[in-house]
Amino acid sequence: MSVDSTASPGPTVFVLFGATGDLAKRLVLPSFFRLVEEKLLPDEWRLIGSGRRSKTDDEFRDDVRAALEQFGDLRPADGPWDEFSSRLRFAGGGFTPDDAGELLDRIAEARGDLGQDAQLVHYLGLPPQTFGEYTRALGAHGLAEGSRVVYEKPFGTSLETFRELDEVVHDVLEESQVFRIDHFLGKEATQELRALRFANGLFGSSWDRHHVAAVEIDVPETLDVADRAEFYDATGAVLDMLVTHLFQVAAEVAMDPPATFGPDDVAAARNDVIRCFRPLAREDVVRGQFDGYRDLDHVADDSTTETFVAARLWVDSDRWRGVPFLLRTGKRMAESHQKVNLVFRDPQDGPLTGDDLPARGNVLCFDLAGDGALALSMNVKTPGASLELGTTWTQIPLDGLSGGDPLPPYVRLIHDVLVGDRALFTRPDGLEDVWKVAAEVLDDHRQPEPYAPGSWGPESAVRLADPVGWVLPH
Ligand SMILES: NC(=O)C1=CN([C@@H]2O[C@H](COP(=O)(O)OP(=O)(O)OC[C@H]3O[C@@H](n4cnc5c(N)ncnc54)[C@H](OP(=O)(O)O)[C@@H]3O)[C@@H](O)[C@H]2O)C=CC1
Ligand SMILES: O=C1O[C@H](COP(=O)(O)O)[C@@H](O)[C@H](O)[C@H]1O
Repeated sequence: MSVDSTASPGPTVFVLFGATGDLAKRLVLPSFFRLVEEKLLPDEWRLIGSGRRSKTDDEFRDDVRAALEQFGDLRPADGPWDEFSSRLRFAGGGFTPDDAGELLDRIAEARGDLGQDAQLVHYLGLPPQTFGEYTRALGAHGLAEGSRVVYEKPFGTSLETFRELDEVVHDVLEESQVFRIDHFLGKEATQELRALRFANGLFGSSWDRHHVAAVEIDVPETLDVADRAEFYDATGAVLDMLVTHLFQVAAEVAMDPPATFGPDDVAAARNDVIRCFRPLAREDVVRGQFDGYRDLDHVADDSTTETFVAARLWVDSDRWRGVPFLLRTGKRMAESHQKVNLVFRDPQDGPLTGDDLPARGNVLCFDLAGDGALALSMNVKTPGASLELGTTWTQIPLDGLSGGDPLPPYVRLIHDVLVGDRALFTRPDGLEDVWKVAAEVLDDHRQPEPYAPGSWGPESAVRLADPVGWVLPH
């Protein structure tokens, strides 16, 4: 099915479950403000924040304003704050299958204002363990029919809980109503990856094990978890980042060419290659925990939650057999970046091989952070009389391209939900395989290896990348 993503959506009531949470403040609410600024919301809309405690609409507006001040690229004073805030409502009292709290009344009011046929969009910005219960509640209170429902990640926390959740979701909703978000798929540079590969013979013809020595997906963060320690301690880096964002990006890199760029073909290509991911063995994974993590409030003194993970993933497809996909992420690390590196093999014959060449000298890098960027490193002759080789990088910022002003991923994806475009959302068949690949690691509750805050993680994670090694910051 193709969707016109420039079409203007009709009147919409957007219910944000978890509206008091970290995700809402950091990403969802600022994205709504940007959508208003970009004139990408329907003419008529309401956003109803939902939470377990009571709050007046004005208190909610104050909280939203504070969140935009703290996290938004666009400050309330510099944007359409009055128009935006007049559309905000709050429904307290929680939402369970037995008790809808204030939500039904608030939706009825909004429909009274916008029309009874206003589109309902529910956004579950909640801890993943609660998705099943909130889905049942949507069904029990008659809020599922005709609606669209956005699920944050992770969709499930193991193969078993994924299957249970999938069953509940499909009891209550048609698959076409479901939008499982993974915002790394919505990043501009993730989409640029496809364009660069399929629109340029130079790269498309080199996208395989004959030309690539390793693929690295490297997302270290300096960020702490102190302000969301309760959520984080129940989640950990494997669920929070590895089996979600990093696996989906790995699938984008590793997929065989889809028949078309239509949503079904791209999703099928991603799912086909995830089926080729070899289940991660313990020796291919390093779990780490930064020193001091267990001293945080809301973290158990004997917590075995990992704040760092590095994995060597093998993709057993004809295209990638034998090429390590090195995935790494963690909190309180030496620096923050979000890079996908294709490290090209050294020339196999000719006058310059192996020891003559700088290590990791020929790399194609997609920088997924911010507006996104591409970079390419090459071995070149350094100026002078003798043939000395050095490595040089060239950078192409994506916001510098003609017409460039990339939408941040949450802005882009929320707009896709409003217009019904599911191309950049995950599907259950691919996720079933993700949980199978991760099963052994998810079952590993041994004490993670310690690492110093501000470092690159445990030493054994550096060795995991041998012999290619991690591409260094450039
Ligand atoms: N934070 C981030 O940067 C990102 C988060 N995500 C995903 O977004 C989702 C929400 O994450 P985040 O906002 O960080 O989490 P929070 O811990 O901040 O929780 C969000 C909100 O959920 C509400 N809630 C409702 N029911 C429960 C319950 N039974 N137990 C605990 N809280 C409940 C709480 O609101 P109240 O008390 O008002 O009911 C809480 O404020 C997760 O699935 C996460 O993976 C994805 C990308 C980035
Ligand atoms: O989903 C998540 O992503 C963020 C990092 O993504 P960003 O693109 O918004 O920087 C990560 O910090 C968080 O722990 C995780 O839940």
